[in-house]
Amino acid sequence: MTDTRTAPPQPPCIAFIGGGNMASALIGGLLGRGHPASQIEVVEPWDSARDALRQRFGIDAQAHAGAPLARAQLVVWAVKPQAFQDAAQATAAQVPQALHLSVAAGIPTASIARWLGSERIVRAMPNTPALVGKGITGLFAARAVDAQGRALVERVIATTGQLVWVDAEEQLDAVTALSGSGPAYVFLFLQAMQQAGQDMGLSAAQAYQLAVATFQGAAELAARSDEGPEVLRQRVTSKGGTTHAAITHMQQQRIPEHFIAAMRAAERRARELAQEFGATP
Ligand SMILES: NC(=O)C1=CN([C@@H]2O[C@H](COP(=O)(O)OP(=O)(O)OC[C@H]3O[C@@H](n4cnc5c(N)ncnc54)[C@H](O)[C@@H]3O)[C@@H](O)[C@H]2O)C=CC1
Ligand SMILES: O=C(O)[C@@H]1CCC=N1
Repeated sequence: MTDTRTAPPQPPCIAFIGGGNMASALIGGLLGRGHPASQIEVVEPWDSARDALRQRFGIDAQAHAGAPLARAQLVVWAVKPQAFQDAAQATAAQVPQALHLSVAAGIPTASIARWLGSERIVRAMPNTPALVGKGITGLFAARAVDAQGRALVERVIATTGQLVWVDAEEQLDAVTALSGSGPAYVFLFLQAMQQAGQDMGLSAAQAYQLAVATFQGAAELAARSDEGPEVLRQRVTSKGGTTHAAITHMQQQRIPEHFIAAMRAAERRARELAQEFGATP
């Protein structure tokens, strides 16, 4: 009797250029969803970073871009913006057929296309909660990317949390200022809340646990609620009570306005990065 069964299709080979934080978050997510380590290639020049990838994921990263990259269907660019152009020039010849996914802040698709000689580019702005599968990523696809290409990107990014497509590339600067940098704003608030808790007589550990759980709980409540943040805030705020005292102080100090201005500074910086590291030929 002949065996008519066909082997299941091999998952695509995904190459990572840069094996640091963001690459690790994505690799961890992929492996966690059953993507075989044999279908992942990594180029990472730092010995210590390569050792970390071997210990954590059992992946042998290469120090330089070489022939093994030719089998990659998707290349994930996870280098710092200032390293992108050099990395692209060292790699482009090995990956002429691949779809490209860049997580680098600020670097426009036009620059990436120039450096790689390909228009098949998706830009992503993830955030560090991707490390624990709770990230959110903004995505923008250049015109040359078809539905199949988008689906492949979604499959990779979904291993790290939620995703949102934007229609205009400039909107990625807003995503960067909001959710890309956003975890740092939350950590700043956590520090301030912990400090205040200690000043009021709690231990550092107690204050930190209370602050972290408050962020987690409030975010979960907002995510599950049909009400907007204004109503949720009013529900905490008794007339003449403690929350009212705190919120009044924040409003008098114009903290919401300052916070918005800070985020606009992040957006401006994303645009500057494009000028500084993306504009060169
Ligand atoms: N950390 C964050 O919160 C976020 C970072 N990003 C973006 O992700 C990108 C990577 O950031 P991280 O992973 O945090 O940085 P990282 O510093 O942890 O990783 C970058 C890695 O690239 C390697 N590298 C440098 N030159 C290279 C080259 N020529 N070829 C191959 N690899 C090279 C470095 O050795 C390093 O291990 C950046 O462009 C950043 O803008 C995006 C969203 C959030
Ligand atoms: O600070 C940065 O430039 C990167 C982009 C978003 C988070 N980290």
